[in-house]
Amino acid sequence: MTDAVVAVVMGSRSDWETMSAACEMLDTFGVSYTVDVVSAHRTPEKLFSFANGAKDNGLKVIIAGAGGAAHLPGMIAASTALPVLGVPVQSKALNGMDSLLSIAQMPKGVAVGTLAIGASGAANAGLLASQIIALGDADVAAKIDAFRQQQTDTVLANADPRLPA
Ligand SMILES: Nc1c(C(=O)O)ncn1[C@@H]1O[C@H](COP(=O)(O)O)[C@@H](O)[C@H]1O
Repeated sequence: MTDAVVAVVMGSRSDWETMSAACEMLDTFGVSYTVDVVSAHRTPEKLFSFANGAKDNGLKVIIAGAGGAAHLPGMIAASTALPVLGVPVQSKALNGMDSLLSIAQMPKGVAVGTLAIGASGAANAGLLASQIIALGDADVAAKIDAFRQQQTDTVLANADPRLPA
């Protein structure tokens, strides 16, 4: 059992450059999380023990990032009823289209919420996970409201692109 309510997992250490954007977003909203490398392909037993125990360990949302033949998010979703947010990491060979399609095209009956390819998808996974946590956490909800308001204010205050922002 940990205090963390979100797990951020990824198929390889090489995904950290992308997946750190999810952690930055969780930090922004004060959401507690764990970080780990877990691979359906390379560490299948670790994957099943992580996913099978996730709910009992106090987790509420899992963010899973992987590139290429990205089976990690789907295999986690197959092993737990917790919501799984999948982040397609941008692969070198196919620019992340392989990651995107292998995460998004789940068969009916096992759901993965798929985000955009790369760091913006990872950041939005952190944001979406925080929004899910905010359903039962007023402090996180208030921080998300403030974030959105500040984002809107910044755009409105800098609406003339000819002027310096
Ligand atoms: N897609 C998966 C899985 C999986 O889905 O189980 N395990 C590792 N990988 C991915 O392989 C890519 C290359 O990994 P390396 O850089 O370690 O060779 C990474 O983007 C990782 O997510």
